[in-house]
Amino acid sequence: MEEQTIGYLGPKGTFTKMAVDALFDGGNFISYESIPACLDAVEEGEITTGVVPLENAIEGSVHLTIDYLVHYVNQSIIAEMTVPIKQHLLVHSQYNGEKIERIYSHSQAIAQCHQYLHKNFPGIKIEYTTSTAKAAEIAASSGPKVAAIGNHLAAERNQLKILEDNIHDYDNNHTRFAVVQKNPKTLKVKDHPHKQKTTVMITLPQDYVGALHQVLAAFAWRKMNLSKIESRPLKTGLGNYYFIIDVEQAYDQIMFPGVKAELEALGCQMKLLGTYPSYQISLHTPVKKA
Ligand SMILES: O=C(O)C(=O)C[C@]1(C(=O)O)C=C[C@@H](O)C=C1
Repeated sequence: MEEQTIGYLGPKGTFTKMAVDALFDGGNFISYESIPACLDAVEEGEITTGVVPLENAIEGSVHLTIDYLVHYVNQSIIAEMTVPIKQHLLVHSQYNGEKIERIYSHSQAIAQCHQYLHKNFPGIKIEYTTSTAKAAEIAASSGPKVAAIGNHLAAERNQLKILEDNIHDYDNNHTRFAVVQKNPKTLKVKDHPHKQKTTVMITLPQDYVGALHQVLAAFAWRKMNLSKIESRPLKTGLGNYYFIIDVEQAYDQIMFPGVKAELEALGCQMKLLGTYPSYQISLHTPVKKA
């Protein structure tokens, strides 16, 4: 088997890289500075595989990923992994009780710690970065009055201290990551899948009474369990949406074509975004507080 080349939302020290290290059994890993840059690299054949965040238990979908997969590239989700997320407040190694004036992090991480920030740093200046690891790099080069929100790996890589650990607002914080490819190839992974899933995108012809009900009924009477449904703007005008539906089973030749035909008879379109194994990763995250 040729060596797998895996692109991920970097730099090293992101949660995405932690997820990649936990799942893949070797390979050539390439860091990208943003989700679109990683997905573009897959599209252009620079790498075979991309790994990007898809959904968080506290903040919900990573819309940039979903919209990019739907509107800008033609790729399939070929695996997903769910990873525990522990956010820490990271400060400079020289920190000695100074008043923190600015906090950097990725928008998903800031949102996961919203209450914590509101209570402990009311009115603080928040700066958004392309990743939590990028925020850690900035904190390391900025001095003791600047903090970052990120993980223990980013702290270690940038010689930051963990001033406060587990600052996310709710326990059981997890993020789902999508593994995507343009031309599906086998992956070399360390783990066994927990279950199989399928993701489809559905568009309705126009807004009419009971349209969504009819779509859901096509799955329900076939006893196909859905684990997620989300509407996103089609970007063609207010009130126009598409739906992303996750089904808790692998694609099969009977049920899914049946659903598709039923939906098409109603004037809807169904597009397969991927049918894939779902991995649940448990990361060992040792925390050394300052
Ligand atoms: O910034 C990172 O470390 C990422 O890997 C991105 C990301 C995300 O976009 O959801 C991944 C996991 C966490 O939910 C926070 C940030």
